[in-house]
Amino acid sequence: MTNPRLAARAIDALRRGWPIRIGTLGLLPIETADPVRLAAFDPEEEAPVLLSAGRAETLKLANQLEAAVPDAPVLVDRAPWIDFATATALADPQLDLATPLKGPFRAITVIAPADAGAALRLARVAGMLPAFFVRSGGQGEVTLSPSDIDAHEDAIRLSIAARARLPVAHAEDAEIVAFRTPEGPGEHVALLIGSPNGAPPLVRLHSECLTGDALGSLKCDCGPQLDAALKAIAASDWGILLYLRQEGRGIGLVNKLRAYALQDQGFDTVDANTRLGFAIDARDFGVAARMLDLLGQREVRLLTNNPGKVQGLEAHGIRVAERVPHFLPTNKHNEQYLATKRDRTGHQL
Ligand SMILES: Nc1nc2c(ncn2[C@@H]2O[C@H](COP(=O)(O)OP(=O)(O)OP(=O)(O)O)[C@@H](O)[C@H]2O)c(=O)[nH]1
Ligand SMILES: [Zn+2]
Repeated sequence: MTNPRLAARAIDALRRGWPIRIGTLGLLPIETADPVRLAAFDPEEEAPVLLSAGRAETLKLANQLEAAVPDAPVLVDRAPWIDFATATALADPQLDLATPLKGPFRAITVIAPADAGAALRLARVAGMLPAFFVRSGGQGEVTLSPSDIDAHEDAIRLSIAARARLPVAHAEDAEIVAFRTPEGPGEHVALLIGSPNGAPPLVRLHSECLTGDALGSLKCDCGPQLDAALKAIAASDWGILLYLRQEGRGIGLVNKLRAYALQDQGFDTVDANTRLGFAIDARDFGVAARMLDLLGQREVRLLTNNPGKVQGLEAHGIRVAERVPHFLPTNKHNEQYLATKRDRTGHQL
């Protein structure tokens, strides 16, 4: 029996810096714990450090083990000089320039790799750095299994929570619909513009970008894209803008800002995500498909340059009758970002 509630409780524990237990592994999250909690969790000072493959690669640890599997979790032996501060530096690549890591660090065989991989997945879902102290048989606030985490991720129990008229600058007759899921705190929103006319609506999937949407960031194209999408939908007969709470391509605001800090050091948007231990794009477009479904729309014209969004919707049963390009002029701050999307993530720009 799997229980998605356990994953929800484990995410809460991780964000509070409490240890959890997955299968046979006790796990203390490095980002939110502190030296006192580490001493309570691991009085013998023996617990090794669990890292993502992306992070281990930067630390030149990924190839130390024979038959290293790409994306497999990596365990770092607990040498005597690995105190809490060193473990934090191991976990967080932002500190690499300020605190060059001395080492030597040694990768050891991962105990219970399936449980270890599940721990890294859960940290990512919690919007945290994927890094833990690990003890075999350790205690935790919550005990769960990898399949509880999968069940939590699979359950898109989305429902419409509220709807109201919302006049906006580009369309005075718009209607807003809010959606909720018990699985996540993010409340997704749809803005419906114009009246259904039997043809597929012009649809834009907009992923939340606090910096671009609210603060006018020039590092990306989100703000102008949002505005232009609303304008284009208002100019078409009818359409829908989905505002998805998938900040930072699904890694969360704090991790996106960590990626920005790495970009300040010269890494591009793809490498920054990978170095932090995240997927290049962690979004699940099944949520968007389910929202369209609840709005009674199974076929759309999609405003996007990203073929991944087309595939993401189609994989979840929404037909994309047409892809409508959505390109905005660049500025000197986002030129490189957009070039990276074109060259490395298959965007059709
Ligand atoms: N992780 C990360 N997320 C970023 C970065 N820059 C922007 N984002 C996020 O990327 C998302 C915006 O992507 P979209 O506008 O949907 O762009 P897209 O997937 O390239 O597709 P289209 O614009 O539809 O062509 C938002 O959630 C932003 O917060 C970055 O450097 N790193
Ligand atoms: Zn943005």
